[in-house]
Amino acid sequence: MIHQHRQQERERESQREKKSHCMQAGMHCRYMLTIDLSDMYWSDIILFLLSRCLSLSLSLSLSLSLSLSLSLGCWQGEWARGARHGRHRKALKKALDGVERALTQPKSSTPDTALKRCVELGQQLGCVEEMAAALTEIAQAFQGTQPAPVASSAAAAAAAAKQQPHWQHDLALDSTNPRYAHVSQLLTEAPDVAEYAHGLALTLQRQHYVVVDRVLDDHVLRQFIHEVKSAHRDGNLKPGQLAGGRAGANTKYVLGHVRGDQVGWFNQDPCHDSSSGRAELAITEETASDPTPTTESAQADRSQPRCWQGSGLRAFTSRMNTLVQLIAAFVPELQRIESRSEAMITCYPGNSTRYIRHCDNPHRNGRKLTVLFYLNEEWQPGDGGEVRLFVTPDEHQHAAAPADSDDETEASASPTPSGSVEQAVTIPPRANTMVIFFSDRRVPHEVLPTNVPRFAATHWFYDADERAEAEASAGTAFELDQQIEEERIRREIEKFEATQAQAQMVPAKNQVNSPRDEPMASDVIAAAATGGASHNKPAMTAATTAAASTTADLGMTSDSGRDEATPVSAPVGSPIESASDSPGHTPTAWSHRVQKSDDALIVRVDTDGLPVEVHVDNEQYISITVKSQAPGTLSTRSPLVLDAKALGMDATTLSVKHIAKSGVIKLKAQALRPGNT
Ligand SMILES: O=C(O)CCC(=O)C(=O)O
Ligand SMILES: [Fe+2]
Repeated sequence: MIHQHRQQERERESQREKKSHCMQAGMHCRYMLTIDLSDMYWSDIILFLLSRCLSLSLSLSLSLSLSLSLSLGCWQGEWARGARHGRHRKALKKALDGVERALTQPKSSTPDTALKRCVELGQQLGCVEEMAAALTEIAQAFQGTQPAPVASSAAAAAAAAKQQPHWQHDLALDSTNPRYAHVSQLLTEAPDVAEYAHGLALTLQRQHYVVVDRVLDDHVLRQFIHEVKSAHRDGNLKPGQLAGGRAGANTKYVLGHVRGDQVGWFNQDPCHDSSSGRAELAITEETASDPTPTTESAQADRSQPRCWQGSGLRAFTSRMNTLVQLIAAFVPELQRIESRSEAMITCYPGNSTRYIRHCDNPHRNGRKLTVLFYLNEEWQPGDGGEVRLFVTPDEHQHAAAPADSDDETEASASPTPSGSVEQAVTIPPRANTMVIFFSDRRVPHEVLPTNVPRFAATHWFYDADERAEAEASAGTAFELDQQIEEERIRREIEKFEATQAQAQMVPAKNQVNSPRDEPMASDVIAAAATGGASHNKPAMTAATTAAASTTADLGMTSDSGRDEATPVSAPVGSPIESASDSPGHTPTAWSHRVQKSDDALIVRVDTDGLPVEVHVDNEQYISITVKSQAPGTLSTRSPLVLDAKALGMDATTLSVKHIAKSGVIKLKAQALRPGNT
C-alpha cells in the first residue's frame, strides 16, 4: 500500500517535472527563435515597425523580454531543484544547448534548421503540444512580414511538432509499465539513438540477425580485450564442454573437432579483494546503467572462477544491455526479456578449432537472443573463425541480400526442403563487431575452423516465460543449463552420425579440403574406432557413443557450408586405417589404435620413434604430446601403449583428438565412464 502510494507520488512528481520542462523548452525556443529571426530579418522588421504594425512590434519585443525573464526564472528554478532530476535535467540541457548552437550560428543556421531543431526538441522531450503552441505563436508573429516563408515555415514546423516521431509507430513496449521507464526515457531523450535502434530492430525482424559495428569506444574495447586475454593467460578458460557440468560429479568431455573453444563464465564483478571482505562470487544488484539482471543460471560450472579483473566487461555488458533493450522496445516477441546469462568468454586456440552447426535454443530452453561480441583486433581474411549463420529471412519481408551486410559479410543462398531460401551469412570475428540473433531454430550457426587464437564474449538473453517453463520442467536453472548443454550434444551427435554415414558413401574424390583446412590436412591421421571385444558394461550413453563414434573424424572439415562431410573416416568398430591409405591426403607417419576389452582400454600410439610426453589430466584426459624435441619429464619413446585402467581412469571408451600446429602433434585422449554423462 505504502509502496503503491509512493509510486503514485513519484509518477505525479515526474509529470510535474515534465510539464515544467516542456514549458521551459517551449519558451526557450520561442525566445531563441524570436531573437534569431529578428536578427536575421531586422531590416524587414524595422521597416515593418516603422510603417505598418506597431502592435506586432510591441508583441515581438514583449514576447522577447517576457520570454527572456520567464526563461531565466524558470532556468534558475530548475537549477535549484537540481540534482534530484539529474538525468532529465542533463538531457534537457544538452538539447537546449543544441538549439542554442543551431540558432546562434547564423552561417550554419537558417530559419528552417532552427525551426526543425525546435520540432526535434519537442519530440525529444515528449513536449509536442507545448512546442507546437510555441511555434504557432512564432508563425502568427511573423504573419504578414517579409520574407513570407518565415511565417509559413513556422506554421509547418508547428504542424510537424504535433506529429509523433516516425519510430514511435513501431514501439512495442508498454511505455506506461514502470519496468520500461528507463527505456522510454532513453528513447525520448535521444531520438537519434531511438531511430538507430529502430533500424536495428527492423533488420533483426526481417533477417533474424543483425550485425552492429563499433559497439565500444576504442579505449573501452582495448581494456576489454586486455581483460579477456589476461583471463585466458591466467588459465581461467577451460575446454568447452559438450555435456555434463557439475565439477567432480559428472564426467565432462571435450570433442575438439565438434567444439574446440576454451570457455569461462563470468559476471562483471571484480575479483575478491581480501581487504574488503566481500564475497567473491556474489552477483551484484544491477545498476541503472546495467539494468538487465543476470541470473545464476549460466553458472554451469561453479568450479570455474567467475570474478573478473577490470572494468571492461562491466562497460561492455552495460552497453550491450542498453542496446538490446532499445532494440527490444520495437520487437513484440522480445517484450518478455528480463534477464540474461553471465558472460561466456571463449577462446578458440587456433589449430582449426571450430564449433559445428547448431542451434542455441532448439527446444524452448528460454534463450531468446544470442549476442556475440568479438575481440580480435588483428583478424585478417584467411585467419578463419568466422561465424556462419544460416538464416531464412522472414517471407513477409523482402528477403534479398542482408540489409546490413558490409564488404566482409558474405552471403550465399540455397533452397531449403520447404522451398524457402536459406542464406549462409559469414561474418568475420573482427574486434568491436556484435552479432545479435534469435537463439531458436531460425538461426542455426557454426564457427568455421580458426587458424589463429580467436576471442569472443557470448551472452544469452532470456524470455522470462519460456525460461520459467523450462526451469519448471528441469527443476532449477542450474539443471536447466545442464539440460541445454545435453540437448546440444545430442544434436551434435546426431549430426556427426549422419555425416559419418554420409562420408562412408562419399567417394574419395569428393573428399577435398578447402585451403582453410590445409594446416590440418597435412598433419592429420586417420582415427581409431573402438575395438570389437564384447563386454558386459552398461549400454553406452549418447555421449559416450559420440565420443567413440567421433573418433573417426579428426577435425578435417569441408568448407561446403551446411553439412560437414567427414573426409576420412573409419566406421565405428572397424580396424584403424592410416590417412595415407586414403587417396587425396598427404600421408603421415602417425597412427594410433584404440583397443578395448572388459578390463582394459588401451591406446597404442606409433609416432615413428619420436619421443612423446604423456600427461594424465584430472583422471579424465590423457594428453599425448609428440614433439621433435623431447620436452622433459614423463617422456617416453613410441610406440607407446597406454592402459587407461592402469592410469586409474577406469574407462570404457577413448576418444582421440589431434591438434596440429607447426610440427607438434598433440593427441588428446579422453576417457569416459559409462552412465555418467
Ligand atoms: O563464438 C561464436 O562466434 C559462436 C559461439 C556459439 O555459437 C556458441 O557458443 O553457442
Ligand atoms: Fe551457438
